[in-house]
Amino acid sequence: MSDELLKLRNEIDRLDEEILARLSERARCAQRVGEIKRGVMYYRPEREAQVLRRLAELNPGPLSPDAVKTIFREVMSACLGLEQPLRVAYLGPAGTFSESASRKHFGSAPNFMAMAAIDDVFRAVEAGNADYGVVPVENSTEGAVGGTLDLLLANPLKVCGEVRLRIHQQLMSRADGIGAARRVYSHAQSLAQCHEWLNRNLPHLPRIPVASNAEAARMASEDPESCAIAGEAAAQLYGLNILAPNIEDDPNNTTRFLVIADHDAGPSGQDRTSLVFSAPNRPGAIHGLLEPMARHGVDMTKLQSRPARSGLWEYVFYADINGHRDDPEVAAALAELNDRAAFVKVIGSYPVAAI
Ligand SMILES: O=C(O)C(=O)C[C@]1(C(=O)O)C=C[C@@H](O)C=C1
Repeated sequence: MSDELLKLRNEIDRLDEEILARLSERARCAQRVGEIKRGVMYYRPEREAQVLRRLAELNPGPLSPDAVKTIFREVMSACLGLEQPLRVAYLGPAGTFSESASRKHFGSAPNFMAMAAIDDVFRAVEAGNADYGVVPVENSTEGAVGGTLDLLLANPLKVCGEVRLRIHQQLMSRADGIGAARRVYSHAQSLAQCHEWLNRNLPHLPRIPVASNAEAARMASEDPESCAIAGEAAAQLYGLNILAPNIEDDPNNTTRFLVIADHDAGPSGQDRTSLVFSAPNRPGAIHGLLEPMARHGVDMTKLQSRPARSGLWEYVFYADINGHRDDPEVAAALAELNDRAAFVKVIGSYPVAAI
C-alpha cells in the first residue's frame, strides 16, 4: 500500500471515531428530549423537516444535498428509535413502492407492518395497532388513488406528512438474460407505465397483471421463464437479477404518499394543508368558495373533484394549499371557506416533503 493511501485511511479512521463520538452525544440529547416529552408524540415531523432543510442549506459539499439528507434521515430515525420504537403500517406486501416510501420518510428504525389493502392501513392506525400509516394518494401519470381519497373523507385520521417517490421500474428475473422469458408479471399500473418499452423490446411476451409488483417478483422468483416488473427493493427481497433498469416510459414518474396518524403536524415554515369540502349545486358556487383563498394570497396546489357518496351528481372537492392551518392568511381563508361551504374538513397540515 502506498504511503499516501495509508495516510488517508488513517485520517478516515480518525474522522470516523470523531463522527461516532458526536453521534453518540447527539443520541444522548435525543434520549433526554424523549424524557421531557414523556409519552406524548415523540415523532415530530415539523422538527425533522427543519433539521433536514437546515443541514442541506449548510452543506459545504462535496456530498450532494440529497446525500446529506439521506444520512441525517437515518441519524434521526435511530435517535427517535431510542425515544420510542415506531410502528408504521404501509400498503404491502414487502418490497412494494409503498414500503420504499415508508423507509424514505421514516428511515430504517421503525417496525414496518405490511397491510393487505389501503383500508387496512387506516384501520391499523385508528385501532392503535400502528402509530403511523403510509398510503399512496396520487401518481404523476395515473392520477389520484380514489380509495385513499374516500378514506380520508370518511375517517377521523389526520395527515401529518407527505412523501414523494420517483418510481423506477425494473425488469427482473431469476435468469441471467431475457432469452428464456415466456411472460411478464406486474401490477396493471406498472404494466401501463412501461407499455411503450414493452412494445419496443418484448412485443411477443404476454403481460399478466397481478395484485402487486412485489407479488409479481415473488412469482418470478419461482419460475426462471417468468419476468417481473417491480422496484429495486423487490428484486433485492426475492434475489432476482435486474435485466433492464428504469424501463418506465416517463422518466419523471413520481408517486405521492401521505402519512396518516391521529394528529397532524406543527408548523415547520414550509407546509401544506389538505382539505376536502363540498359545494352547493348552483352556478358559480365553486368560484365563491375559492375566492377567499385568492384574496388572502393562499396558493392552491391541487383541486380535484370526486363524486360524493351521498347522492347522484353531487361532488366533493379535495384541495391542497400552501401554508399551515395556523398561518394567519391560511386561517383567515379557511374561516371564510367554513362560512360559505356546506361542509369543510381540514385533513391536516404537514411539512412539504423535505427529502
Ligand atoms: O427534537 C425532538 O423533538 C427530538 O425528539 C429529536 C429528533 C432528532 O433526532 O433530531 C428525533 C425525533 C423527532 O421526530 C424529531 C427530532
